[in-house]
Amino acid sequence: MNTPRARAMLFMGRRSHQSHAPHKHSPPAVANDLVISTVDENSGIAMLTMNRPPANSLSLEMNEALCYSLKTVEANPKIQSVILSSTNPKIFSAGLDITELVAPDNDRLPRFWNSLQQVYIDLYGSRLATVAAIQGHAPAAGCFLAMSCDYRVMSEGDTNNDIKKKHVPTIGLNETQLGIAAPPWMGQLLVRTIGFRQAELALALGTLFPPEQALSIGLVDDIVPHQQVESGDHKLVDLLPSQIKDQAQNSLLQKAYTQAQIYAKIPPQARVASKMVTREEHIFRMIAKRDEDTQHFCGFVTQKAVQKNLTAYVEALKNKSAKK
Ligand SMILES: CCCCCCCCCCCC/C=C/CC(=O)SCCNC(=O)CCNC(=O)[C@H](O)C(C)(C)COP(=O)(O)OP(=O)(O)OC[C@H]1O[C@@H](n2cnc3c(N)ncnc32)[C@H](O)[C@@H]1OP(=O)(O)O
Repeated sequence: MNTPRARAMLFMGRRSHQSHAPHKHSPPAVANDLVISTVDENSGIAMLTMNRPPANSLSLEMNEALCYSLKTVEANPKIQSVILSSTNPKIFSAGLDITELVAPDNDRLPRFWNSLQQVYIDLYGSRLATVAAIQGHAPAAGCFLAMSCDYRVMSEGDTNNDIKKKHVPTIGLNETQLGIAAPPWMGQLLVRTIGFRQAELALALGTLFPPEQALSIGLVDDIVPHQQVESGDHKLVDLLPSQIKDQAQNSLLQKAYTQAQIYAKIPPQARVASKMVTREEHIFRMIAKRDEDTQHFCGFVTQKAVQKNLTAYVEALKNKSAKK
């Protein structure tokens, strides 16, 4: 598997591990709704906007839509950078769709986990420069999505004095707070992003970091104030569908776009080769343990005690939302 050809295929955007491929070349039926794809060949920049209300949680279909949309953009040789964003101004992604885990179907559960593994392989190993524009909360697998990108910009949130309007997003791998552990490849991604000691602390405590703290430990690369700008000063805005055009005129997407431009100007071969230096070993290590990882996940989730906890957790989420 870890041959020069396999490595090249991985980073040239072709799947090198076909047996787990969740989809072939036809689009998942709802891909266009779940992930809105905007492509600007003139600038070489595309945007993938997650659009799965209410929380952009990652279901099997959402994972497949993310992989499909990314692969489609990657196949366009004129595109060098992609921005990953959300239609929800308060939630980047709430992580795994917990309902996938409750009373799961025996056939669907391993496919669901494989689809998440594939998101990691495709996004972390993308030939494109990837910029996460994190406007809202990014807990657990939401943080994982952001960490799989090359660069993370986060909104400071709305620090309005009016408590009702106040919204400060957080990011982190908070799994232990839910009584579970992040899978090793996800935990290792945190180690690689913020360093051993900070990750050891954050993983054990399940810390969710507000923007300034996330910046100070290197979990995000930049933070921007929550504010509208007069108008989008980039062509991508003109191409965006109406439901996300307003969001494109905020300072977060402006910053993400500027960073995407910086990446797009680097000679692609050199940029991709340097990305391989830091990422390929991690990806191949995960692929080698992929089946074991799936078995562990399915075995864990289907335990009676875990099912009981999961059911209670989903109920609590729904009750919280109903009380608003
Ligand atoms: C005790 C749990 C045990 C779990 C065992 C699992 C075993 C697996 C083992 C290995 C797997 C390890 C990997 C895990 C990675 C993960 O990603 S786990 C998922 C963790 N994510 C969360 O727990 C996030 C939960 N959500 C929130 O904290 C909040 O929703 C938010 C901070 C993201 C946003 O808050 P707010 O703006 O106040 O919105 P809400 O009113 O809370 O939610 C709105 C709406 O969205 C639904 N929702 C939220 N999150 C999820 C989700 N992860 N999955 C599915 N649905 C979600 C929520 O129910 C509301 O829906 P309704 O309005 O009721 O329809």
